[in-house]
Formats: sequence, structure tokens, C-alpha cells
Amino acid sequence: MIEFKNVSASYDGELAVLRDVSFTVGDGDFVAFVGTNGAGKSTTMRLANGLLKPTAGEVLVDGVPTTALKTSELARRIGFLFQNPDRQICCNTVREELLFGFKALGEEGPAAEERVDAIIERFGFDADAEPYLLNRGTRQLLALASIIVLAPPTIILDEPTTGLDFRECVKVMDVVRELNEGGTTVITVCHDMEVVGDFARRVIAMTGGRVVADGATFDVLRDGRVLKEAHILPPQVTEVSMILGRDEGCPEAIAQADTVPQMVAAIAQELQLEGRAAAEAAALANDVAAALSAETVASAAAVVEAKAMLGDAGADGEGGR
Ligand SMILES: Nc1ncnc2c1ncn2[C@@H]1O[C@H](COP(=O)(O)OP(=O)(O)OP(=O)(O)O)[C@@H](O)[C@H]1O
Repeated sequence: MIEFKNVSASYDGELAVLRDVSFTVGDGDFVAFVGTNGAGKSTTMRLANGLLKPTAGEVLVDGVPTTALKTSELARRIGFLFQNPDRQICCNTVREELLFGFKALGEEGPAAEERVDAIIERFGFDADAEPYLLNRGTRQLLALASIIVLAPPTIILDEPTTGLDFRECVKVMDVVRELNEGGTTVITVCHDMEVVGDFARRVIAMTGGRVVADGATFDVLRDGRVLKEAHILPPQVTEVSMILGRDEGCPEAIAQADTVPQMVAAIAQELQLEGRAAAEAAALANDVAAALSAETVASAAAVVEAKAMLGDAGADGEGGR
């Protein structure tokens, strides 16, 4: 568990870049920090993993202030993935890179070797490959793998998908999701609201060094005030559903759809309803047509009858003229 209690922070000891920030991230949570550049997200991450100490307030990791925890203790509790994997990668081979954390913690040995082997197999890495020659996505995966091989209960990711193409982004985030499903607490900074909407269960929005919203992902991403204050746009499907939802007649399921599957299901349901309505209208039209046609037949009969009468009368008249 990570707790921020009225935390303020500064880099130069004068200018506060974080002001009175409070929140708690519980075990197993998946939280995304969002907000404009300079909002204080990365600073918050640095405080959470003890790289930076608060100038006021307290940051507690599992109930212990970060100021009272040794770097090695913090490293065991929290894995930190930098935005740029090249800030993290420092070894000549993939295998050495994956063993580096164990060495730094003084935990080399057969158990460490076994975990490295398992992760090499899981990620399909070439153990002897030179990390700097790998493509950006694989380097990011290697940086992530070198953290999770140590099995920290919490991981902090600073912009994990920046610079990755869609396929690489999904690959990295699928690993993160799997970790979270296995119980790892995930805290991530993310500018990509599609990724936030797809993966995070909770969003903390920041602006100007303060928290302006903290809640369930789509409660925050649908809050007009927050979107404006934190200068963020919701994921596209949410944006579309919010726009359609402004129409009074918009079905609730469409107005509340936040994912492509939800929107597809809502539209499909609506089309079925429309289909049913159309069938009902068609049945009604048939009834009306039948009634009209009956009337027409009746009218036609009446016309024939009338004509006949007129004819008779006409004949009579003509004859009488
Ligand atoms: N190492 C540093 N030294 C001095 N000031 C810094 C340092 N890092 C960040 N700042 C300042 O602290 C404030 C918050 O920056 P921070 O990087 O935490 O914001 P952010 O929300 O993560 O932004 P971004 O999305 O651009 O990474 C900004 O005004 C920034 O200029």
C-alpha cells in the first residue's frame, strides 16, 4: 500500500511542484495518473519510490515513511520503469540485464538464475542478444522484464507506451495487465487515454501540482470539469457516447458506452429494437392496408352498385328524355 499524506515537494527547495497531495493506492489496484505536461505526475512517481523526499507531508510504503526506508528495501517493494528504457538498460546481454537487479540487491544464485531463465522463456528473448541492438518495443519489454523478474509487489510505470507502435504497446500493456491480475499493484503515468480506458481501473488527474480528481476510470474521464481542468480528452468511444448522450432520445446503453464492445452491443441492441419496431410498423401497415383494401372493396362494390343504380336511373332518364 502506498499513501500520500498532504505531500508537497520541490526540486530547488523553494518552488513547490507538488502541493498538498493526498491519496492511497491499495494492494492490487491499477491506477493511472493523467494530466498536462508539468502537472506533477512524474514527481509523484519519484516520491512514491523514494527517489525524491517530500518537503512537507509523508509518503508511506506499507505503512513506513520512505524517509525511513533504505533504497534496497524500497527496490524490493517497488519496481520502477522509466519512460525511456535506455535510462534503465546498462548490460551487454539480455541475460546479464535480467540478472542485474539480483546482483544490485546481493541476491545472485541458483534461484535468481532460475527466475531469469523462466522470464527469458516467457518473453521469448534471445539471452545473448545485445540490448542496445533490440528494437524500441523489445527494449521496453526487456526493461519491464528486468523489473518484474524481481517480483516486486508494486510496479510504477512512467509513460510505459511512449514511442511504441500499437502492437508493441498492446504487448507491453498485456504483460502489465497479467501482472495486475496476478496481484501486483500497478501505478502508471499515461498520456494515452485509450490505454488508460482499456487498462486502468482508477484514474488520478493532476494539474499544477495538485490532484483534481480521483475515482473510477470512467467517472473521472466523463467528468467535464476534470477534462477541462486537466486538459485531457476522453477515449474516443467515451467521447462519441458523451456527444450522442446529449440527445434526449439517446438510449442509455449508447450514452454510457465506454468501450468498443459496449458500444457495439448497445448499437446492436438498438438496431434489434428498431427491427422490432419496424416489424410492428409493418404489421400495422398490413392491417391498415387490409382494412383499406376491405374498404376499397366495399367502396368499389358500392360504386358498382351506385353506378348500376345510376345506370338504371340514367337509362331511365335517358329513356325519359
Ligand atoms: N529534475 C527537475 N528539476 C527541477 N524541476 C523539475 C524537475 N523535474 C520536473 N521539474 C518541474 O516540476 C514540475 C512537475 O514536473 P513533472 O515532470 O512531475 O510533471 P509531469 O506531469 O510528469 O509532466 P510530463 O507529462 O511532461 O512528464 C514541472 O514544472 C517541471 O518543470
